[in-house]
Amino acid sequence: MLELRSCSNLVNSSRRLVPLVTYSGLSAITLPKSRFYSQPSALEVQGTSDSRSDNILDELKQRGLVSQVSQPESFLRTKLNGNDKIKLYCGVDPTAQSLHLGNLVPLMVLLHFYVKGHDIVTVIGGATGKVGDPSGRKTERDVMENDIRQSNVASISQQLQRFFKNGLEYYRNRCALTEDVPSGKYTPRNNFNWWKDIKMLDFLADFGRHIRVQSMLARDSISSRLQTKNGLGFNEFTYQVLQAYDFYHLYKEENVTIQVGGNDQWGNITAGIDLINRIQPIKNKGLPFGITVPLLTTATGEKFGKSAGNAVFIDPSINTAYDVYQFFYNTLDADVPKFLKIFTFLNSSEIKKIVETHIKSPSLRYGQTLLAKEVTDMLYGVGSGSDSEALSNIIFGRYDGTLSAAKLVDLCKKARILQYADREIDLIKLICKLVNCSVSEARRKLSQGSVYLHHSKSKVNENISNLAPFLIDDRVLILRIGKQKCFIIEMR
Ligand SMILES: Nc1ncnc2c1ncn2[C@@H]1O[C@H](COP(=O)(O)OP(=O)(O)OP(=O)(O)O)[C@@H](O)[C@H]1O
Ligand SMILES: N[C@@H](Cc1ccc(O)cc1)C(=O)O
Repeated sequence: MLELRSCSNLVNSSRRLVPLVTYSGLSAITLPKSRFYSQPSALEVQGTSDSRSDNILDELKQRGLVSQVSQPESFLRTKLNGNDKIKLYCGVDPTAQSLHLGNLVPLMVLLHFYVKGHDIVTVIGGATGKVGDPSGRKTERDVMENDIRQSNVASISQQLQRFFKNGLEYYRNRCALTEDVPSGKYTPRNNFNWWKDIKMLDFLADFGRHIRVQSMLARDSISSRLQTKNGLGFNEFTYQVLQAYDFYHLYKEENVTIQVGGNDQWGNITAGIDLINRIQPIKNKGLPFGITVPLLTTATGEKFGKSAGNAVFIDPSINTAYDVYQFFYNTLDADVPKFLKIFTFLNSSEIKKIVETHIKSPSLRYGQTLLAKEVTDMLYGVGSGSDSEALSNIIFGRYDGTLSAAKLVDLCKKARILQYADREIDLIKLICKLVNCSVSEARRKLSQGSVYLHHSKSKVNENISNLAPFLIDDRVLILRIGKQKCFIIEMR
């Protein structure tokens, strides 16, 4: 069954089971009742460069993907304007089974560099995940069992790989006609691999004096927690040292010169820059830089992520392409231009045209449809966007009858919503089975006129023992109960 307003997926995040997708209440962008449209300003839609060879930093800024850049920015610009390949990294801690849409914001920055030929590194925090980043948190994290963390490391590593593979394919598909630039190299790393060999005494002797306690205490993540009753543990206090050393290590060993992260990572990123700058012998590699992205927040201003329990996870075993399509399809009108810039590779004139068409008739959801299709293609592979659109059209009653039963079965299987029933079943028994209700309840639904069959939405008021005339290609039945429920059933 596809309960249009309910939430079904759960994930184990730090040993808590939290709901993943509630189409009705997941965030500000999914509440149809409070939808409104504010016309985007000219600035909002100008943005993204058409030529793609323009300064990448400006393009990222125009897309709303830059919050802070470490100084001196003019040096960073010179570096980016040169012909040399640049190597950048972004880290993720394995605090859940899956990446979520908030994590994708800094990863989109990496993807922009990657498709333009720069090298990128991702760090999964096999070591840092044991300690717990206090950034942006009001309270200490729950302890995570080793085996859960290791399993999270494995699944997030796969998701990262998939993100860059699908992202590159999506970019090439979208831009193949206009340019043919080879991508950079993608290197996945796990910081446990260098931390496991570091001895505490050696670390303190070699690096201790380069890490200044005043600066550590001044960082927001620490100072804000010191003002709370419980303060924070030494583990959380030292977290910034671990991330600082990661940057130093990658700078020294792999020539990584830019770290990217969400704005809550500013303190940790600058801790790394400070450490590298204090260690003289490697300065010949050029200055290290940091770029942060704005945090994607809900309408109430909460960071969209695991800690707030409102994350939309992108692991296909948790959310299907159709789930993610549906999430973006429910974007608030006012967020459409913003999300098109952040989460797609559409250029400024394409976005401008989409928005202009959209505002003529917002209720048609033209902007949301394109946004949902693009993002789904990027995350789940080219083609999954149109497949999800086709399925959404069926479920929301816009099906024109052109899809074969075989294609319908395939789409519904991928979306994990296909139901099965015996061909001999009568309608009342089928309703009881699908909505888990009594015979009298099923009869009531029929007599109230809330049951519809077939894509032509034929209303039925009484039991039907032979459902064959309503089947598509003598195989698939579409059954609706009221406005909220739609079932697609393969009759066997
Ligand atoms: N809502 C968001 N908007 C932009 N960036 C985000 C968002 N959520 C996370 N990030 C960024 O993604 C990267 C990885 O974050 P992390 O793995 O800690 O996820 P998280 O959701 O922030 O986790 P937690 O809530 O447990 O702190 C960091 O750079 C972080 O700043
Ligand atoms: N501290 C980052 C994850 C991270 C881990 C290691 C790094 O080297 C960089 C970033 C976060 O919690 O979001």
